Order: sequence, then structure tokens, then C-alpha cells
Amino acid sequence: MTTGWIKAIGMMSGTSLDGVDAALIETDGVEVRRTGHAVFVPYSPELRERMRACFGNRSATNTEHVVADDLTLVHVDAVNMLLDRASISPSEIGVIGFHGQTVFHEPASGITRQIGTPDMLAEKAGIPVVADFRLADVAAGGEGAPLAPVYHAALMKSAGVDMPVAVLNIGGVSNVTWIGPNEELLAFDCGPGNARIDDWMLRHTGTPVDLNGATAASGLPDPMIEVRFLEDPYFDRIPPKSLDREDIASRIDGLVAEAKLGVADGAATLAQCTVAAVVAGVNHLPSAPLQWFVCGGGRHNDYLMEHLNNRLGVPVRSVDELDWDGDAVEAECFGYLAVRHLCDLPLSFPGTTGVPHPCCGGLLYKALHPVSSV
Ligand SMILES: Nc1ncnc2c1ncn2[C@@H]1O[C@H](COP(=O)(O)OP(=O)(O)OP(=O)(O)O)[C@@H](O)[C@H]1O
Ligand SMILES: CC(=O)N[C@H]1[C@@H]2OC[C@@H](O2)[C@@H](O)[C@@H]1O[C@H](C)C(=O)O
Repeated sequence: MTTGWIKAIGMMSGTSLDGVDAALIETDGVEVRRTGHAVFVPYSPELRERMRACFGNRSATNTEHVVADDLTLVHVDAVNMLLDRASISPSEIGVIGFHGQTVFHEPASGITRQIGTPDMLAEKAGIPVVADFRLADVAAGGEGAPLAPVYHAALMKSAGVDMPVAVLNIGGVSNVTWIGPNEELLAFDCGPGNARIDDWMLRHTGTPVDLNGATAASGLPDPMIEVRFLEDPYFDRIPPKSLDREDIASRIDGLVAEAKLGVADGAATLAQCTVAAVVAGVNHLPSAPLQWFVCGGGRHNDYLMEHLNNRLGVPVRSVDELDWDGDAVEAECFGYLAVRHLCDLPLSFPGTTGVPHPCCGGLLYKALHPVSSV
């Protein structure tokens, strides 16, 4: 089905549990026009903890339903704030891409769970919603993640950057997209991103972030922890491959706790593990990227960026240098994927999730009372 150009809102509430990013794009499902409109709505500490308590739920619980509804209301706020910011009415928006909060991801068992209440969002926003993006891929034998590569490739194509190039997203978990000279794609989750650093900072300082990496910069990393961390068999696994937030993470937590590190040395060690995981992933790429472009909140961490630059041996830049909004790339991506759903275009490929064939995905939740008809 062709749809022409559509205005779409994409929303992502990632593994770092900081809040909801929402962004407005225009796309025909292939090319993208970024509008520059994006908002971020942080979770209250209380909701964050209730969501954290859902991590590890293999199946839905009653408590989880309530959390899913509350989480959805934050998304409704984000939509309204974005419409306001862009001075646009709901009737002008063709679709919302709603990722939901991943609480459990174990593709090998055929399970990936994103919580949220898409029909409630469709009803309250008066806009159709596409959600459940990862289910079809996992059902077809894929990893269900990462899904951003097709969006990274669309953006890179219009940026005219020399290939091969790598896009690195440092969110709660880190994932890389390698784009080859003929637009070939290889993608995988490379390891931890900010989530371990955030959790460490919350536990030791009461604030869930190492702002600009300043704490890490004042500490000394423990090199043995990095060495032992890299012994995890995940790093040798041939991609595509994906991680749950807590996978391999508990390994670092154990190593750091055993070493009884102070707050600064712990932050530096955890950041070095994030960097080392990216460097370990380079061995799996078909050829060395000419440069790396970093999106996601981790690009604000100067310590991470400095050490990635030193250890990758080619320029490592923020995607903002391409005039992208590095905080909004994932949110934009889910708007793009929602439109691809409407166009019956695939979201994932053998090189991005290991799915045996290009795979469509997402489920459509129609707005019963679209605002345009009121
Ligand atoms: N100024 C900053 N300095 C250091 N770290 C920062 C800064 N700003 C944001 N971050 C980090 O970025 C994280 C949020 O990043 P992002 O929104 O990309 O993650 P996410 O979308 O939740 O995760 P994922 O990509 O895994 O789904 C915060 O939790 C924080 O650790
Ligand atoms: C299962 C799941 O939610 N995975 C997320 C997570 O956050 C980063 C990384 O792990 C990536 O695999 C994915 O999100 C991005 C948006 C993706 O699908 O491309």
C-alpha cells in the first residue's frame, strides 16, 4: 500500500528508564524529512521505580497493567506537548509509533515484551497508533532488536556520508548499525550503554546520571574488571544479536561490587566497560567504518566519547554534527517504522535482527473517535 507523505509522531521510552522522547517527522516510509520538533517528558521517580519492578516479567501481572496505563498517560502528555510545540492539530497527524517499555526480552524463547496500552493512547490522542513492533520479527525467528538500522540507513543516505559508516546508539544498552558501500546493513546490540552507570550513580549519589561523565573523569578505571567482563561469551557471538537490559549487566555489577570501588573509580570502570564492548564489536563488522556517529544520551558523556575516540582509531562524532537531533533519533525512528507498517514495508532484515527474510511488523490500533471527525 502506498500512502504518500505522512506526518508521524514517534515515541520511545528506552531501557535507561529516564522518560519518554517524542518527535515529529514526515515520511513516505522510505525518505524522511525531520521537522526539528521533539520533546522529552521525564518519568517521576515513583513511576520509574514501579517500571523497574516490572523488569523480568515474562508474562503480564495485574500490577503491570496499572503501570502500563500510567506509562501510557505520560505518552499522552508527550503527544500533547509535541502538538503544542509544533502548533499542529491531531487531525494532521497520520499515525503515532508507540514503542512501549521493554520489560523482558528473550528472543531465544520467542518472548519480547513491551508494555503500554496502545488502544488507550489512540483513543485519548484521537490518532491511530502502531505498536508491538518487535513481535512479528521474534515470531519469525529474529532477535526482535535492534529495529533502528533501517532508519539509520535512511538518514545516512540523505546525509551523503562516505560508507562504510557506523551509527552507534548509546542508550541504556548500546547498539551499532554498520552501513556498507552498497547500503548493506549489519546491526547488533554491542553491550551496556548508560544503564549500569545510571544505576551506579543513583545508588551512590542519589542522582541517576554521571553528568557529562565528570565523575568518571575524576576516577581511575579498574582494568582487570574490563578484562573479566570481556570474557562473557556474548562478545564472541556472531551478530545479529540483542540484549535485555539486565543481560550481562549483572556480571559487571558483581565484578564492581567485589572490587569495592569508590564512586568515581566505579563510574570510570563502568564507562570503560561500555567502551570496551563497542571496541569488541568491531571484530564482527564486515569492514572497518571510516567514521562513527553517535546518538542517544551517552554522547553527552564526554568521558565515553573521549575514550571511544581514542580506542576506535577513526573519528567518532556526535550525530548532531550531521544536523540530526541525537536525542530524538530513536523516537523519530518509531514514527518512521509506524509509517513503514502502513506501507507494508519491512522493518527488519536478515542483517539487522537475523530474521530469515525481510520482515514487516507492528500492529495498528485505530482511533475510535478520531479528532478529525469530531
Ligand atoms: N549530560 C549527560 N551526561 C551524561 N549522560 C547523559 C547526559 N544526558 C543523558 N545522559 C544519559 O543518557 C541516558 C538516556 O539516553 P537515551 O534517551 O538515549 O536512552 P534510552 O532511549 O532510554 O535507551 P535505549 O537506547 O537503550 O532504549 C540517560 O539515562 C543518561 O545516562
Ligand atoms: C528489546 C529492546 O527494547 N531493545 C532496545 C534496547 O535499547 C537499545 C537496544 O536495546 C536496542 O536493541 C533496542 O532499541 C532500539 C531503539 C532499537 O530497536 O533499535
